[in-house]
Amino acid sequence: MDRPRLTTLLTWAVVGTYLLVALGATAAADAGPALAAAHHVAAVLVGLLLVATAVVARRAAAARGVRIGTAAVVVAYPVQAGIGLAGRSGVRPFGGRLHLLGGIAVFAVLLATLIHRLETTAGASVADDELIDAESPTDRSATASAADSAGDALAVDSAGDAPASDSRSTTLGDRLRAYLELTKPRLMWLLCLLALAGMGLATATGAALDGVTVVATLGGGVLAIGAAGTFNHVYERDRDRRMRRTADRPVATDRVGVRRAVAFGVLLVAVSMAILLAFVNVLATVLTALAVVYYAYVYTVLLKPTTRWNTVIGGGSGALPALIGYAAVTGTVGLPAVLLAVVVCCWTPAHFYNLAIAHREDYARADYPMLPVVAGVSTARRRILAWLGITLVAAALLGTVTDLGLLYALATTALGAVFVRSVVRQYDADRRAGDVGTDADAPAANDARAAAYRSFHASNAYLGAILGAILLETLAF
Ligand code: HEM
Ligand SMILES: CC(C)=CCC/C(C)=C/CC/C(C)=C/COP(=O)(O)OP(=O)(O)O
Repeated sequence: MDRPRLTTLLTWAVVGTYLLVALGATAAADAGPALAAAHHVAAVLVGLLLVATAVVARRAAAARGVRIGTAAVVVAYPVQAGIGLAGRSGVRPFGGRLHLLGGIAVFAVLLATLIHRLETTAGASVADDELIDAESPTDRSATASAADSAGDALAVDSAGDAPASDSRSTTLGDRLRAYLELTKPRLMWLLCLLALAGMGLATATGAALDGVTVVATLGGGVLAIGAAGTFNHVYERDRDRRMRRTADRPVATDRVGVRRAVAFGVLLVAVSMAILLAFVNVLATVLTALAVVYYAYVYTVLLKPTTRWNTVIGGGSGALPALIGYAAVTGTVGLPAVLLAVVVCCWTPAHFYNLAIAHREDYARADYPMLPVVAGVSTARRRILAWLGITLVAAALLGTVTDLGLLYALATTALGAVFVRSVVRQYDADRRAGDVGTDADAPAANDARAAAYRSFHASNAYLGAILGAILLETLAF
């Protein structure tokens, strides 16, 4: 089923409006004539796109909310443009922020209209009917039947133990690989890039960035992430055994014993703290220790098994590297670092909910109250776009408190567009599948899962791109 033309128009209207917000927040304010002209040309083009979208919505007799949303922005747009033009001639109410806030409001209305459009054309997911309420005590038979109905290959016996297998690693290489796997190396590149971006933002204070600080902060950070990941593996080993995605993990399969894993994690923390204290500073060390506790205990033990808000609140653990990097350079925590951390906190649900959709049966089997399990796939999909919209606004606002300019504005807009489009295409896949997020091997379910994974990777590409742009703008230009 082709995506309706109106949905495509709405998607580009969201992207075009966000481009204006991002340009306005980072460059248009004190832009030279060329950039100001670019902002105005873009404003005219986006205005025409909004009119076209409203006309198509009306002619297509789209849902009432879509017609109202598209008409509202057409009415508000000339007012928004007028405020902008007044600003160019020196009339700048609210310190010139009114124009930025107006742009954000138009973007928010368009995004809400897009979500409404997708929801009214995608329809509720069939899978929503089989809600598994994992927030209340779920009896094992219910989740086991969820596993069976998903045609799950992974049979768990009544004690929940993994299938018997001689999984103890034999060679030294196997054992080293098992310990490396405990540290969750695949997460590291983005978390280190986040810490580097925090360092880059810190240089705006005039503080110098030296090689020892960079190497020691990243080295200590990598060890700390490894420790936190190890403790997470240890605590989650029983549930990991019940999930296809994690059943083969080192502690879950006894390739690494619990005691050895704990000792390994403690060693990593100790060396991390020693490096940070010796070569960086106390604040960076304390923040790193906090991040370990936040992930390994607050998220892993307190939040993840108990509440649907685990990802939203737990996201703070992954945002802390922004503060750590900034503190490593300045010995303080500045507003730019806090705002960057807010961007990552908002980004995390948009990052993870796709994975949770793709593996919802897995999470139900492990009694994790992930959002798609307890509230349904449709709710999770809506929240992905909503959290993505909030992330994009927060990313634009970061431009108002820093010297970030055109490269950053284009990065957040271009990769933001890729991310938004991946979620829209996920709706298409869900509509074709007529069901979403199951672990069953039906081809249509596989397509929906593949679409969810594409959106998941788009989330990493988005964050990687804006962090890279921050680094280039703060350190290279
Ligand atoms: C509560 C917060 C978060 C949750 C629940 C979450 C969840 C996940 C999960 C389940 C995976 C797949 C891991 C695997 O199967 O090996 C993953 C992968 C990943 N996460 Fe997150 N994540 C969170 C925060 C973050 C943060 C803050 C970052 C970086 C700033 C991040 C970066 C990544 C990266 C780079 C990958 C690897 C993607 C790949 O395999 O290519 N995550 N995340
Ligand atoms: C400096 C420092 C220590 C920072 C900590 C940053 C950090 C490791 C964040 C983790 C992000 C996260 C919650 C990953 C998923 O865990 P999960 O248990 O949901 O994933 P899983 O299901 O694959 O185990």
